[in-house]
Amino acid sequence: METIISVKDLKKNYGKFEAVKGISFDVYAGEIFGLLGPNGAGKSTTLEIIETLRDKTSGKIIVDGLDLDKSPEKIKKIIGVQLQTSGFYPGLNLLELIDLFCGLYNTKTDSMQLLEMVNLKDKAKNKYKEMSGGQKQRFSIATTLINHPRIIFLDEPTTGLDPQARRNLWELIKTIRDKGTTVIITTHYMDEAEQLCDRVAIMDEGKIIALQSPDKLIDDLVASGFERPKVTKSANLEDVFINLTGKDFRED
Ligand SMILES: Nc1ncnc2c1ncn2[C@@H]1O[C@H](COP(=O)(O)OP(=O)(O)OP(=O)(O)O)[C@@H](O)[C@H]1O
Repeated sequence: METIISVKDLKKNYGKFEAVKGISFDVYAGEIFGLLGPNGAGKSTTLEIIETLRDKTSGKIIVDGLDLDKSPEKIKKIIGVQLQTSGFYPGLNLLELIDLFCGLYNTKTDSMQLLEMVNLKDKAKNKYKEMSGGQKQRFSIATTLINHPRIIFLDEPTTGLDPQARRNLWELIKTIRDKGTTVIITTHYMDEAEQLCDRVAIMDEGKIIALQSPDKLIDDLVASGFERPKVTKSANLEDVFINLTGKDFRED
């Protein structure tokens, strides 16, 4: 297993407050790695440090063999970071926005192929503000791929989407992983982490308290004698919703 990100004893203080308290973990090349935890656990702080967007207090970080202290500019070139959807010019169409990003990254891309991957080819000439929430999210994920990165960072990519749009996005993220890009994702949805992530790190109060595959974490909990309160129904309301409105891709 090739390690593509190595974090050792990372600490981040905001004044006297210790937001990240000496965490260590490795991310493997080609996996979807989830960072989970309650609000304020230190997830965004950790990601922003790895993304070279925030200074650390101490610790060592290597990204694809590059030392963050020595080569932040080189690291920027091999990563893709998802912008919040509010960060796009609303009046430009999707092709114009992709051109703009290509200019920023000083690179070229096949815009239509990129839009096809995220199922937005039909919307190429539509303005950004004319997209639905799910379409905006898909487009913002597409923009992380413009500089052909080795690693992409997605911060709560499915927040606010309906169940079908979320499932579409999961498929998209798996496709990106299957094409060889490493994906780091934060989410508050445990079903999403279970479906999507090869491994998850659970953070709480600035520390990593568990790091494993979702399957292994669940098996360990069951082995410890944990029992869920009795399940009385073998489907839930989301199953009803998906069953009624269809599982297939549709315009979200
Ligand atoms: N610029 C800052 N100055 C001071 N404190 C900060 C700053 N940014 C974050 N913090 C604090 O650091 C802690 C960790 O914040 P962080 O945003 O990393 O958490 P998070 O796990 O991403 O939370 P969420 O799930 O809410 O996004 C919080 O207590 C937060 O208030």
